[in-house]
Amino acid sequence: MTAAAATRDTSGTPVQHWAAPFASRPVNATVTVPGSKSLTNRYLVLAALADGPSRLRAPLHSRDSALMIEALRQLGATITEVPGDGSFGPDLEVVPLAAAAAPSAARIDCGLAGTVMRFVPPLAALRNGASVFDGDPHARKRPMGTIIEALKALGVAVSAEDGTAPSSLPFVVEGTGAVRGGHLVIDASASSQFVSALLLVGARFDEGLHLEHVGKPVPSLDHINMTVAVLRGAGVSVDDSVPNHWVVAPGPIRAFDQRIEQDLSNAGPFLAAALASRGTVRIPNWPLETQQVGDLWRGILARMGATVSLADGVLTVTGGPEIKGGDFADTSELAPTVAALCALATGPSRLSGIAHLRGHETDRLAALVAEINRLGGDAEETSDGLVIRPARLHAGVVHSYADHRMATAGAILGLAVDGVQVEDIATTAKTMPDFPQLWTNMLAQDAAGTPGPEGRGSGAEH
Ligand SMILES: O=C(O)C1=C[C@@H](OP(=O)(O)O)[C@@H](O)[C@H](O)C1
Ligand SMILES: C=C(OP(=O)(O)O)C(=O)O
Repeated sequence: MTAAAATRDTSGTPVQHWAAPFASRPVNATVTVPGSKSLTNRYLVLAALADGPSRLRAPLHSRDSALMIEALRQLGATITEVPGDGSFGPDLEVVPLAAAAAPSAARIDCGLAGTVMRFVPPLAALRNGASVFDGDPHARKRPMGTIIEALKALGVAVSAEDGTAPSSLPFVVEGTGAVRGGHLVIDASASSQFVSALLLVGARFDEGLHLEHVGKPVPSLDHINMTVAVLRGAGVSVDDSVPNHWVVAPGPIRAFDQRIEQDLSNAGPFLAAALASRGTVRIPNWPLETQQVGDLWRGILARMGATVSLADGVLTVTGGPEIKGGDFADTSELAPTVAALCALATGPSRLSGIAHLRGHETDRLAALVAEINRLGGDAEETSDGLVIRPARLHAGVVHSYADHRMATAGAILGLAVDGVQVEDIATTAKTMPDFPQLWTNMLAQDAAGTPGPEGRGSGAEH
């Protein structure tokens, strides 16, 4: 990692900056990224509830997956690393949690992982005993009320350690070993993870679960479809034929041996590098059928002016002479990467359907506006997204707010704008600990040495 100057955070601790590499010529690289966070953490939860030992092949190894592994161990699952053939670390063997669980209180560190703070509390309800949940300082600000109220409606006691009624982390779940289940109405408009969390355990409720959403639209529907698909793959019957209703039949969750797809959302910054440098990036093993939201890159990047092809399992993206702006709806966790490209575009862009990003690792709408404008850009918040207009960008520090996707957005801007530094690049370890090395390797692959276009550094010039 290339270190640059440091600033201090609010507590006075020095924070190292990473000098984002500038692409002095078009990138020409083949990149493979680690396993999907969303798939790894779903399969870990299912394995912990399954009817026998399971194996995850080529899973993600990152802060979010490590937090999930430790949480499930706390609840009584046995998870062992075993040699595998993935390039990013060992496979995982999971022996499910025993019904008569550990007598002592489990302490669950959620870090800043939405999948841990939302998926694990319903599982703790199936354990006998108390489980104490907490996380990073910002985790206490992320929406949790829906899960807490859902558990209470299911008859599970949830309290704060001081006895008051919590609406966010920290809190204690008092499991009794069984949950009756049945019809449950929630408002999941703040996060699709509320739906996924309850569906993942629903088959283990005595009567299964009929989950109904009432309220503004549920965001990130692709992630719910992913949950339904992994459940069905494990033999669970899920009826999602009526919008906003999901019916999970009670029954066993079948143990499995599952290869984890690479993380297509995390492929995004690398594909974006093709557009930001007017080069080419190839991603092998792109799944032909997938529930990952990152599969949307193919359409999004084509609309931004790239040439996109998928042949023999290799996704190839070549940047055009300019990055085109446009209207991008419901981009979910892809939004920070899309926004970075929009800040380099020649035309205006509107991102909509992402109001709930205010409850992500940071308030991503505010953070993106602040950081794009800090580099001289022209971004503005709307009620449910962003408007980004072309502007000439200049060097500066991009703050990352402990948000992996803000850090990678800074890296994308740095490819096109000389002199960008990213604060706390290590925060990418949430889902991609190897990010700085993968990024450097991508740039080093440009062995052809094709001269780059003159005058990058201004979005208006793209
Ligand atoms: O279930 C999941 O794995 C996820 C669901 C989405 O959450 P939201 O619905 O809160 O956006 C997504 O943004 C997050 O990165 C991962
Ligand atoms: C929103 C995200 O993460 P989390 O799973 O913590 O919600 C994300 O990875 O973009």
